[in-house]
Amino acid sequence: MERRAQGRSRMDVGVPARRRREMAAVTSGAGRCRLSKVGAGRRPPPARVRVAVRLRPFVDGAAGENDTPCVRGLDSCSLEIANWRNHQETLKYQFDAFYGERSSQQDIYAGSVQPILRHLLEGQNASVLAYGPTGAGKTHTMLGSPEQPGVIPRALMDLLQLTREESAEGRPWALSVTMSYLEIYQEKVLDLLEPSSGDLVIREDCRGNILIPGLTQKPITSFADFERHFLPASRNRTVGATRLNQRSSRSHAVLLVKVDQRERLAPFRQREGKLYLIDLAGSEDNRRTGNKGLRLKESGAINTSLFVLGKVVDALNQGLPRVPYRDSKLTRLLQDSLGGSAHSILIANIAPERRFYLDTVSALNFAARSKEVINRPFTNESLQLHVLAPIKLSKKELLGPSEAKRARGPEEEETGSPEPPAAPSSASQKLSPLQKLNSMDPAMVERLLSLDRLLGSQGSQGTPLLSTPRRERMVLMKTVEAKDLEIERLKMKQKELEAKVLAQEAADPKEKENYSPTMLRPLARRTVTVAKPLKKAVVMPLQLIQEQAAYPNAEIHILKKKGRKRKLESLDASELEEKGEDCWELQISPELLAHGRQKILDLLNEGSARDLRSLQRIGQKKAQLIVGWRELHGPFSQVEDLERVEGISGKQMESFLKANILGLAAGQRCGPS
Ligand SMILES: Nc1ncnc2c1ncn2[C@@H]1O[C@H](COP(=O)(O)OP(=O)(O)OP(=O)(O)O)[C@@H](O)[C@H]1O
Repeated sequence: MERRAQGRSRMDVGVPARRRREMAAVTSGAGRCRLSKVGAGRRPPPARVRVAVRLRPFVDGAAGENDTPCVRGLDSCSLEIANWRNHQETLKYQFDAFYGERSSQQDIYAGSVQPILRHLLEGQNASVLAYGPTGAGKTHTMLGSPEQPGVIPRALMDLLQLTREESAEGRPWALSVTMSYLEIYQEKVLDLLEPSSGDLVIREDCRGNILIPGLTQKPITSFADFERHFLPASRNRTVGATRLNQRSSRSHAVLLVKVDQRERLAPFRQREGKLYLIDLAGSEDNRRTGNKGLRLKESGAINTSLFVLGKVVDALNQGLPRVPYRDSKLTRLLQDSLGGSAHSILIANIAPERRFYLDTVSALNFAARSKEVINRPFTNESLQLHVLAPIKLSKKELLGPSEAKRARGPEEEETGSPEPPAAPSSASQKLSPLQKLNSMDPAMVERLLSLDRLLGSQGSQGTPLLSTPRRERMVLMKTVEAKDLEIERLKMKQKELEAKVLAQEAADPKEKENYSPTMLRPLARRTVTVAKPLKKAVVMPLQLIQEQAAYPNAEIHILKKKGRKRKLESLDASELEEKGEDCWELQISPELLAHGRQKILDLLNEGSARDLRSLQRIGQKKAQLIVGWRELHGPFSQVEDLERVEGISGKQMESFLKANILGLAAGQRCGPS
């Protein structure tokens, strides 16, 4: 009894016994865990990530005749963009909020950011992410200028004011605010307040809170305090960007503001609310770089983290059981602030200029994926004919403005284009005509097509992506269906080939050595009889030996050969030079190889980054590159496609194949049935 009383902490005083038991249960086995989330043991329902889109104005002077916008707002939640495939339609999107080119910094802040700040004082987390191509206005939205301060200064001012009020004398809680500032560059977490710290690790405590041990935290009590730390750190980042060329647009800048609350009286509870304010890396870098070496690696990292971010948001909004937070540093960092009980807003920044068209479509699709999608068939709302033209039509075939005018009804002639009934201030201006897209660069068309393919492949997973017109969606679905059929056909063909191999082997076992079916081309080059020195065996001989012992009838034969290794035509020169050692001879049936390949292919196409890491020669980075590539290009059709992944060479692909194929084949063929 006495011991128990001694064991009671200061926090237990005055707490009813039942409550104490609950607290003990929560903290048992993890003494360092805080009590602030007592009662949060139940998994909170996933919160929907809210998505706002902000269209910036033309920035280099007034829009001239050749500078009509590609995109325009319809009302406070929706917008439309010229459809490059069909000049009679526009693509319409609906979001939680749409801010047109005349919207002010205050509109965005008051409409989408300010409402979530109060949750920080309730001990909840929040995040604001600015997404979009370089030059579309992310930094303007987040930082702004002294004349037009953006989300960050406004949020900081309000938050500091709120905490001062809440922690005034006589109020039940004492509040304190700290700030940290970091960037994620090439999957490295770098402290901008203490740049010499190097790559920091992200950890999760026993309650699911995400921590970065070693990250500088500066206490701030006033806005002047904040500026004192933030401004030099921002300059620090900019200097880095100049020196390293494009670095700033290739890193995610993350400002973390923590609000700590301590109850002044019993039961002396504590709360912590975290706010992430993030200026993401420019999304257009993904496919336009054409870079090599370091730049290629950077691009891969940005690709991966933005795709993972999209997937995380997607999973949260669809209520999927698995949210792939761990697949990138950015999402790992945001794990406790994106989804769960957190409040998150993604602000997709877009630009009106034609040269941004592709990036705008891409950003809108990303944003559309990031919200509950409203698939509203688009009927009777075609764009005036002169606005868009099919890419292949000659100028002669295009309708001129006068015909287009005639094609519009008399009502529209008056106003220029249909105006929504309840347009808010941000979109209340008359709708301007949209940009003609009649002479598009073939490279852009190619990229748009690949974007479509990407949408098609994602659509096949049951994720409706954007509120495209019905016809557009049907085309996408048909593409997906055709792809599925093609995959089925290939699978059947592969089975037929495998059966043929087996039949051939049964008929004439000698034939086996010479058989080299097309499906197995890369490995067949090495023939079915592969000699390897024991030390260099990359096919996990131990595993195979064990499996062989357990399943003597399995089709893997491991024979220890005495004497010097004989020369094999089919081996690499380096391997040919291996001499003077006892070696293992592995005799593997083509059927097994085919099975191994299929298993690898399945993993490549369906495995998460974590699954992929379970493969030999695949670490965190390669796993993410593979996932990113798959997202971008759709499923791998053969394992050799790995070579096409940025950062994986042909040699690495071959070594990966060698290292995994037999292990996987053996796992499948020799495992207990
Ligand atoms: N809503 C806006 N109103 C007026 N000017 C804007 C607006 N949005 C952006 N701009 C201007 O457009 C230019 C590009 O914007 P900004 O630098 O914010 O783009 P960004 O997306 O952050 O680009 P990066 O990825 O390169 O940092 C700047 O000159 C900025 O002042």
